[in-house]
Amino acid sequence: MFKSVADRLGFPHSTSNSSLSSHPSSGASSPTSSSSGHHHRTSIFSSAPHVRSPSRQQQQTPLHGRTAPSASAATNGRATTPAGPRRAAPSVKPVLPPLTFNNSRDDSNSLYNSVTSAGSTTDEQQQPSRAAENVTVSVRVRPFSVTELRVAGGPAEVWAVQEESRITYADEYTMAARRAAVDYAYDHALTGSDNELIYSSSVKHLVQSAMEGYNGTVFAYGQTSSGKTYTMSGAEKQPGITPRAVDDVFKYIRENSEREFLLRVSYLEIYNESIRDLLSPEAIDLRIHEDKKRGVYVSPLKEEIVTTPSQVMRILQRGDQQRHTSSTDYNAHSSRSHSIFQIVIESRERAPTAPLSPSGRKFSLGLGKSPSAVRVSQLNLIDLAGSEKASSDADRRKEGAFINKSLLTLGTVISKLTEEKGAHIPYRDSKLTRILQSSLSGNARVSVICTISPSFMNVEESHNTLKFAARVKKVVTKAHTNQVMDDKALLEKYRREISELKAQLLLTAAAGGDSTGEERFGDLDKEKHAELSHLLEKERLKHEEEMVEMNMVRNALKERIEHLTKLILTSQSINAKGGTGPNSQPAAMGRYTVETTADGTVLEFPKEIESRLARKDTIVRQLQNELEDQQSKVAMMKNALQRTAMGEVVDIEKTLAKLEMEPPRDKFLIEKRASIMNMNGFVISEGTSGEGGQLVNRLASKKRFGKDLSSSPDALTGTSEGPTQNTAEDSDLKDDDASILLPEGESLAIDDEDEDHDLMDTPWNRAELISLRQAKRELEIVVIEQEKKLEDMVAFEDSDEFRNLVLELEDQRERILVMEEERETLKATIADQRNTIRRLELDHLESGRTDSTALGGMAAASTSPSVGTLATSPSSSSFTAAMAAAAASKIRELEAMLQRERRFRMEEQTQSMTRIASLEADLTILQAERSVRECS
Ligand SMILES: Nc1ncnc2c1ncn2[C@@H]1O[C@H](COP(=O)(O)OP(=O)(O)OP(=O)(O)O)[C@@H](O)[C@H]1O
Repeated sequence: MFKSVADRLGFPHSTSNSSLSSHPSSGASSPTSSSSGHHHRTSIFSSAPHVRSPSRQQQQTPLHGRTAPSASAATNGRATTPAGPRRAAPSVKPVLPPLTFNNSRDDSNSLYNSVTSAGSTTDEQQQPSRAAENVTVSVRVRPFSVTELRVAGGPAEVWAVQEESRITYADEYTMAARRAAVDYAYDHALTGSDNELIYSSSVKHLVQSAMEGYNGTVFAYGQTSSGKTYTMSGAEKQPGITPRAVDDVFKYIRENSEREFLLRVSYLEIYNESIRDLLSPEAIDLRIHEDKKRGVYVSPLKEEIVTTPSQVMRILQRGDQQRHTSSTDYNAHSSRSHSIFQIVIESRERAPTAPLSPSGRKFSLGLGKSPSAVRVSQLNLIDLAGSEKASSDADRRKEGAFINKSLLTLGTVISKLTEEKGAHIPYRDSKLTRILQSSLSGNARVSVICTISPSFMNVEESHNTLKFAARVKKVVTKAHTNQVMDDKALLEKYRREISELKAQLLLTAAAGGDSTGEERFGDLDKEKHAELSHLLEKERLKHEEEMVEMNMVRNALKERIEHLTKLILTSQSINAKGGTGPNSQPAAMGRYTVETTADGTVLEFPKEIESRLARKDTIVRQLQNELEDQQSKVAMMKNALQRTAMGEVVDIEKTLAKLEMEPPRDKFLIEKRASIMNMNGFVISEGTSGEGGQLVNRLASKKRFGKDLSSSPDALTGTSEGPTQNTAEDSDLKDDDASILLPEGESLAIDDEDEDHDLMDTPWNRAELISLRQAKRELEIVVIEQEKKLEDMVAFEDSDEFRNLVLELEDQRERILVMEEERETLKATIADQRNTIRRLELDHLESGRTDSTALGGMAAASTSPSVGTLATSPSSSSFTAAMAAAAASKIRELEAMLQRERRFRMEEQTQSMTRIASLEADLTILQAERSVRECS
């Protein structure tokens, strides 16, 4: 029955209504080529017994490449293949030798080619195949790099692109370098940075035919730094071939409503001759296998089923992050490995509308129209590592040796493929050629983009690349669609499973409708009836339980059907998902991975993946809860601290106690809190329990450094502009207040960026750590300033200025001593004078009494006893009065002198005391600083 399948399939590339413009196929099938039958001789399938001439549809396929009818075109069956290198003779193209393909056709190289699960075969001969065609070769000359522009003698162009298909030396260069002219012709030759141009000219047609069931391989080849990765991956504003191909794949599905698709992607690299799965980096040194059905394949290789372009792009990014790249002498981001991104496309004609189930729902039991075969094709997008000269770095040199060796093998394989029949093709000499074996040996359409530098510095390497490009151009392939009918095609497997599940679902629905009617017991007598009613009740309960179970099964079946259906893409499902743009949303179904085992069986991991995802979800939920928990506690504490900082009386003690009650996982939080408080100048008085346990807003750091890190609430959130100044009130704080200090190692957590990683798990922690680091930095600045001052003072101590000061101080001290002696002497003199005066007064009184007795008691008339006394004795009074006046004036004079002397001494003493006080203060400071220095 499957004989008719291929017929029914027809020739899809010609019937497609895709918007992907079917690119003119290089040398594909001009009427001349098809009729000549020459491809029998040149193609790898030349030995195959039943190779048919290209079909009518193929004959209608437009030609690919530039049409330049030539002798070679006529001979080798391709109308368009431009020649390889042509030496300075643009007008006379050398006749290409007939393209002989030596590797006789080997079924083992074709993928999924002939087996059906029903045991029927869909013979390859019955499958549509393209006419033999040459590899599409494009050469891209990139713009000058900054380094190349700077080089002396630059930037004269070496290469000139002629008619968008030929590369010659630029005239200037030919003259300057006195080189013989060269002229290479390819399918396309381009310059500039426009990736759309290279994609639409060289790759778009391959993507289209991959969607139609033909394998396609695109690779970028060229010297290091010539622009391979730029061409394949692109830049932000210039998406490369890979993203453009991905977009077109989905666009094709959207626009082709008559088929359904299943896409899976894999990404691997060959690094130092070892194969690594970039989507499962722990899997290294993957093996290459080969079997008749699958051809050459890598195993175990993870393949992810994809449903949107953005999902594919994320996978690509994930893989790119794993890829080996390094900075080399020639390229800051040099790819050190060959990478192969593969999209496997399964497609099948869509099933006819399913019949309706009894419930009115559509279902398909697979009993309707026979399912058509599934076409399976691969699209390989390959970014090769670049050939390079010796590198200065040993590791890069080793990588370079592997790269150069594998590229050399690629060159040899290509050469042998175009040599005479029967030659041994050394595919196995490198992993790269072994993996490319299926494509290069025939069953793929191949497009090679060779990239070259425009600079004279790389002229030899560029020349080698151009020669390689010319050789590749001669390789002929003949792709055919690959069809499978068994479970090797996931599409078939899933469709079959969906049908079975739907059938099961239908059965469960039917079973659910069963009734356990009482009427069955209608004829029985009453006793029996009661007994049976009881049994019936039990039965009913059992039935209800079964119904619940059944419903669960039904739900599980529905979910699985829904899930599998989502994996199968149709134009409707893609449109429903919101298009194929970069922002289109992936189906909410997580990753769905399959893996090909060594024997070629495709293994699924949905259950494992789902349970892993479920486990992850649980962990994520737990972590989220914990995080919310911690955040709310931290917020509570922060709030309390801020309120305290703003002077409010808050019962922090209770808050702390509440937090302390928490399980040990909150130890971190508590420690953190202590550290925050400490860093911000908060301390808790010793004995945190009872009344003694009041949290005091202590500005300890301020006391030491004159800064207040906590007074601003922002200090806690890391938004503080800086510390504020002390208030007078704060200065009353006592040094001897006990404090809870930073827990051991806490400072490490703030210092050590590595240790911070696990603390950085919440936005708040991050902000908090930033604020703590900021505070710490400020403290460090203060300490540095203090140390600087200390150093200055130590230097000052050793200076002459300091020594003079000390001498002056000693001088002052001596002078003070002298002055004190003088003062004492003066005091003694004054005391003597006073005594003398008192004696004189006594004498005077004595003499006055004697005179008055002698004069007969003359009455004193004066107010002053002495004067009065003197006045009453006019005979002797003149002498006595003169004596008294002299004594009095002498006394007054002495007293005035004493006053003056006292004032003068007082002033001098005050000055000296001030000076001494200042010098003593200086000295005390210096001594204190010296002792601090000695201690430290
Ligand atoms: N056509 C181009 N237009 C603009 N810039 C380009 C072009 N081709 C390459 N470049 C720039 O040149 C540099 C080297 O390119 P790229 O990394 O693609 O080289 P490569 O051939 O992949 O090198 P390697 O083999 O070392 O990986 C990059 O900075 C890239 O952006």
